[in-house]
Amino acid sequence: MEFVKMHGTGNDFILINEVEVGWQDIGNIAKRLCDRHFGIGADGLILVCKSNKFDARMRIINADGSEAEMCGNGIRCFAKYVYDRKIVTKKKMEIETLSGVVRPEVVTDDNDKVRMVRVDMGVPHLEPDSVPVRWEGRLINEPIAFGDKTLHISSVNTGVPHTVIFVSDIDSFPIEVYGPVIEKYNIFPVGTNVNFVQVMNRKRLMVRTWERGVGMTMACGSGACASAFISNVLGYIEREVIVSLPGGDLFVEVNNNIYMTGPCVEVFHGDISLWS
Ligand SMILES: N[C@H](CCC[C@H](N)C(=O)O)C(=O)O
Repeated sequence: MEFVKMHGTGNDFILINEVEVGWQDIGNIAKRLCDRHFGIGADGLILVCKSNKFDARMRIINADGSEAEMCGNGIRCFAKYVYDRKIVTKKKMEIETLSGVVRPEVVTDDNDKVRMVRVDMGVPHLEPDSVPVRWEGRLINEPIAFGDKTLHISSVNTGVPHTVIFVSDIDSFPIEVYGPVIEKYNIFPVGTNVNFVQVMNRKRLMVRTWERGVGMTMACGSGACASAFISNVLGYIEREVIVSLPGGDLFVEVNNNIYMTGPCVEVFHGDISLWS
């Protein structure tokens, strides 16, 4: 049974066509496959599934075995996988996810292979499902004390729940200290991804993300969109911005919908028929 290893700006995934597998305990299998010492190693497992209503369905399981609603870098890899294999022949696709229908548009090279994907990420929910009523659903630059440090946090859902925190020097900020604390903070009953953002100028952000169910990643696509959206709401940036991540750059357009454009790379493939 074939698997394919792909990445979008360094956020890496194992992709498997679900038609071929009948796995019951997908969370445990994802943990084993994503383990960087005893498995293939990845930030997540993506299952390519049939859809009754749309072109295909994507499931994303984090490295800790938790299933997420959507994945920005993952849907670019998914779009490349299904287009290059002619599972979907349209360049503008409709992909079913747990967060709803997501619309990637593939950009191909001279050999009709996908190199870039522009994703319509939909309308961000400023009243994120994951923030309890007492915050009236809206969290923008709310000062919250975490130990001896007060951080101003904003919360938004761009397919999955995100928290955005602006810092003055992203390279020196202790992300590994505050990331895991905020990920599971009690006002986020389903947890949250945590984005630390430095505004470089009105057209460029630097973002580092501590991802829910994964930890530090080289990039988070939905996090880049959340960071750009909150930055625009607060007037820090224009509507079009380059989001620089450790794994590469993404181009984000903040209109009524959010659009994210970025690369996707197929690294290698293999056979996991030995897996039970
Ligand atoms: N870990 C995330 C899912 C993957 C999102 C990220 N990899 C992206 O590119 O959007 C969560 O549990 O919400």
